[in-house]
This record gives sequence, structure tokens and C-alpha cells, in this order.
Amino acid sequence: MGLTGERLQAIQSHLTSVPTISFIGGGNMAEAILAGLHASGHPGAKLKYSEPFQQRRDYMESKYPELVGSADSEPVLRGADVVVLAVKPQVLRQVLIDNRSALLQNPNTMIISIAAGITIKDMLKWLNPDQPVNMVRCMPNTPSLLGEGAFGLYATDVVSEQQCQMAENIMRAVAKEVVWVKDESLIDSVTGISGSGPAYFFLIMEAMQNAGMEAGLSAEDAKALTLQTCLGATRMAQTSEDDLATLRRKVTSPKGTTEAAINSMESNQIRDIMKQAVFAALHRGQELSRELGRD
Ligand SMILES: NC(=O)C1=CN([C@@H]2O[C@H](COP(=O)(O)OP(=O)(O)OC[C@H]3O[C@@H](n4cnc5c(N)ncnc54)[C@H](OP(=O)(O)O)[C@@H]3O)[C@@H](O)[C@H]2O)C=CC1
Ligand SMILES: O=C(O)[C@@H]1CCC=N1
Repeated sequence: MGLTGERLQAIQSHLTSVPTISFIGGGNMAEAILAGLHASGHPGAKLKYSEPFQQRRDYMESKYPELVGSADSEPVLRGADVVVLAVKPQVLRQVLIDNRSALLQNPNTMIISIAAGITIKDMLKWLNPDQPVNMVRCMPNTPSLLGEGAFGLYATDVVSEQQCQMAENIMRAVAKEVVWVKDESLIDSVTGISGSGPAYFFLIMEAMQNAGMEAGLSAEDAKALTLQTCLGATRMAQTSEDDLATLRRKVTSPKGTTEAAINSMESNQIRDIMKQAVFAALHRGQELSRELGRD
């Protein structure tokens, strides 16, 4: 049976109210957000990306045939409601200069940069607009592929409440946690925790799996136990009224096995190791801004 006029109208009106989101750059982070948005129900025809690297484009086209890919940015920028800058910080300046007129053609377009380190001030310097630009910085992370992202957002005063809400709604489709920061410099702090953070946990899980193997478990069992323990601990921490230190103490029987392990970690300065790692990422963000913002 065909669609009734009313149903057809409802679908058409939904489709026209759904923003067209165009990514410049179709790499790892773009893929995680694009795939997450599509899985959450965002129509593929309204998710576009430009990617000059043929091999990468072939991969994206075969894995996500419903999305709209292109070698050039110009066609994907035409008619975009939201543009996500998803290229490496090192090429962002050139991308903004090359796409200046397409990016500025519609004053209502919202430009969201996910690049680490590069400030809105520098992006505006390179865009050299003659009108206010709705510019947002977002620090996403790759678990957005599964709708499990943890994102930080920052917008300048130029961006309206309504536009901020739209940016948040888009990101909430792929992120369980979205925090707004009041000061742009805090995006570097978000990078240090959640932007780079998945890699810290992959490293810790890798080290736990290896230790389990050295202790006699098969690679498969060591990995399965590690992953489920990580997931179980996270779920407990998310649902419990206890704070993290209390949850830790509840596993740690006096003179027991956990105490022995925790004492070993404390004497190896685990807290310092984590603090130095987070600050190394944060400082690298600041350094990128100094290095690349000079031009
Ligand atoms: N990966 C992550 O976990 C996170 C990344 N980010 C940020 O996201 C951004 C992208 O990172 P990531 O996805 O990891 O990097 P990738 O290198 O995987 O992706 C960037 C892609 O952009 C392509 N590209 C280069 N120049 C252009 C151009 N002119 N037009 C369109 N595409 C172009 C690159 O092609 P080619 O390889 O040929 O240069 C590459 O495929 C970075 O700025 C990073 O700071 C933020 C949070 C987390
Ligand atoms: O490593 C990077 O620079 C990017 C930004 C945060 C995660 N990946």
C-alpha cells in the first residue's frame, strides 16, 4: 500500500527539518561520528564528507554506501546546515583558506571544529570573514561509533542558544556525555581526559591482558576477563551512589589480594603517571595552538 498524503507529508517535513551535516575530512574521527549519527537514525543523504585520499574514500564508500562522499569539499559544502572540520590540525589553515567562500556563503551555517589545539581566534583569522560566523569547538572521542562518546563543547557569544542546542542535539546522538565549557582553553583539558582518553584505557587493558597471559591465562580468556572487568567497573561507577574511592575500598579487603595490587600501583606512582599523561595531552594541545596558530 502506498503512503497516505498525511504520512508522506510528515516524512517530508521531518526530512527537511533534519540538518545536512557535512564533514571536511573522512578519517577516523569523522567515521566514528558519521557512523554513529547514521546508526542513530540521521538519514544518510544528509550526512556528507569530503576525503581527497582515494583509498580512504573507497573504504568509506564500501562501508557506508548510504552516506554521500566526495573527493572535493565544494559539493558537500553546498547546502550544508552544519560543517564539521575533521582534518588534522596541521592542514586546517589551508582547508579554511581553500574553502573560504563555500564556508561563508550562508551566514546561518554552523561550523564545528573537532581539531585539537586550534583556537576559534586562529580559525577566524584564516577564514577572514566579513560577517559573524557561528563557530563551535567540539572535542569528541571515537566511542561515538557506538553512541558511547564523551564530548566537550565550546561556543563563542555569536552562536545563538538555538544553534548551541542544535550542536548539542547532534552530538548527543553519538555521545552519552556532552559538557559545555565556559572557557575555550578548557577544550584542551577535555582533550586530556576524554578526547585522548580511549587510548589510555586501551593501553591499560592491553597491559592487563599481557599480565594475565604471563600469569598463565590464554590470550582469549585474559582479554575477555579484562574487558568485562573494565565494563563492569564503569557500569558500577555510573550507577552507584558511592564515589570512586569508596568503590575501590569495597574491593580492597584488609590484608587481601587487592590491597597488595593497589599498594604496588601506589608505590609505582600510578596517580602521578595518570596526571602526567593527562597534562602531556593538554600541553600538546596548547603547543599545537602556538605552533600552528602563528601563520
Ligand atoms: N582520532 C581521534 O580519536 C580524535 C581526533 N580528533 C581530531 O579530529 C581531527 C581528525 O583526526 P583523525 O580523524 O584522527 O585524523 P585522520 O588523519 O584519520 O583523518 C583526517 C582525514 O582528513 C583528510 N584530509 C586531509 N586534507 C583534507 C582536505 N583538504 N579535505 C578533506 N579531507 C582532508 C585526510 O586525508 P590524508 O590522510 O590523505 O591527509 C584524512 O583522511 C583532528 O584534528 C584531531 O585532532 C579529536 C578527537 C579525537
Ligand atoms: O591524538 C590526537 O591528537 C587526537 C586528538 C584527541 C585524540 N586524538
